Amino acid sequence: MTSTIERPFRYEKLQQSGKARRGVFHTPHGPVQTPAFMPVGTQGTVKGLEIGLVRETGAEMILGNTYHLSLRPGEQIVRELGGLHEFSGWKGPILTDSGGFQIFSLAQMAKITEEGAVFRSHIDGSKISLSPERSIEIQEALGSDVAMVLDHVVSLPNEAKVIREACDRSIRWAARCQQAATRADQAQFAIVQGGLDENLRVYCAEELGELEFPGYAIGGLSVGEPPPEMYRILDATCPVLPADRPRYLMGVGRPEDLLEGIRRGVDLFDCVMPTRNGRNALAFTDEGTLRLRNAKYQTDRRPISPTSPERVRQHSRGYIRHLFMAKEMLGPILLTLQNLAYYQQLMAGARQAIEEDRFEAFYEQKMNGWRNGDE
Ligand SMILES: Cc1cccc2c(=O)nc(N)[nH]c12
Repeated sequence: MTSTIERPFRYEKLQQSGKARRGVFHTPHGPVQTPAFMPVGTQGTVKGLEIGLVRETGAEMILGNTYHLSLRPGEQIVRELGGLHEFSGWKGPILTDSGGFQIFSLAQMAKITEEGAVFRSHIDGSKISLSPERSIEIQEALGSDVAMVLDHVVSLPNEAKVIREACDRSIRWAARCQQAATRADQAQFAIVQGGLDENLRVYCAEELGELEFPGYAIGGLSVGEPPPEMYRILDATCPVLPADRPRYLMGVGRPEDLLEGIRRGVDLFDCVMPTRNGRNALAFTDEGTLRLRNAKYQTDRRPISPTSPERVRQHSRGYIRHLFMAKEMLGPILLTLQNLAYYQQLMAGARQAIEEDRFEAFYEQKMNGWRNGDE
């Protein structure tokens, strides 16, 4: 058995139920039980929650972001403050995205060349350039455990030629990221692109597989395509990815998308949905979503759900509705807690169902609850 020093990153598959995998992803900051959901902590904080509360929801790994943290406060300041773990207080594994998605979604007037991307900061309009090498330099200064390679994300739908060129560039950039690595305690995950073209996705996954990354992400989805299209791409891509490496579906998704992803062999997920919707008065439960500003909850004395975390379950729906109507800070905090805990409970249930080889039954039970629940 090789020590964790020689192989600080290792994915161990424990059980399978159909294509659903139960595993453990070992990192220098501890193991991650998979399938796992990673809360998004873009600017070094999961919005609205003190970091101990994030841990209390059951999360084992969180996200940070290269684009945001390099613009503010700057990766050298984060490094001088001890790196992202000490900076944020999160002691477990941290994954940082490379900035590839933010160039496409946030930056202004981005120009992409083979060298990298040049764009204007969305904060102060200053000119920024981000190359594969620069992205890795930032992520190594941040000190995350997993660094995503810089990829060229294009909007969908798009011309086949544009998608193909961005996919080929992403493969070349992934190799450049690998060459730029200097830290043995940071793993890089490659990102499969290729739009909604199954053949291009398979080609991209095979090319990146040749480069032997410690983990593989499926990117370029959850960018507006219909869910069945995303599932079709997963059906084509997952089987081609190395079976002994973690598979991470970026930016996904709703609770049903997580189960559909797990059914197809995905191990890791991240999404702003539970936190962003929590701040906007939407609660995820086994009976579907509750929009707490709805007048029907005004005198509803029930908790959000019987399985809500105690800090949330102690309050009525009517009280939480009041908090949102009064624009009190506690409203977004309570529903962020509710939604992150719900996503973690869903992952824990999925892990147990895979262990007991009954994932399909678990999937059907959850889908029925969400379909038939009282909104
Ligand atoms: C955060 C995110 C969501 C969704 C897709 C992507 C992607 O394709 N590439 C990167 N680097 N990040 C993504």
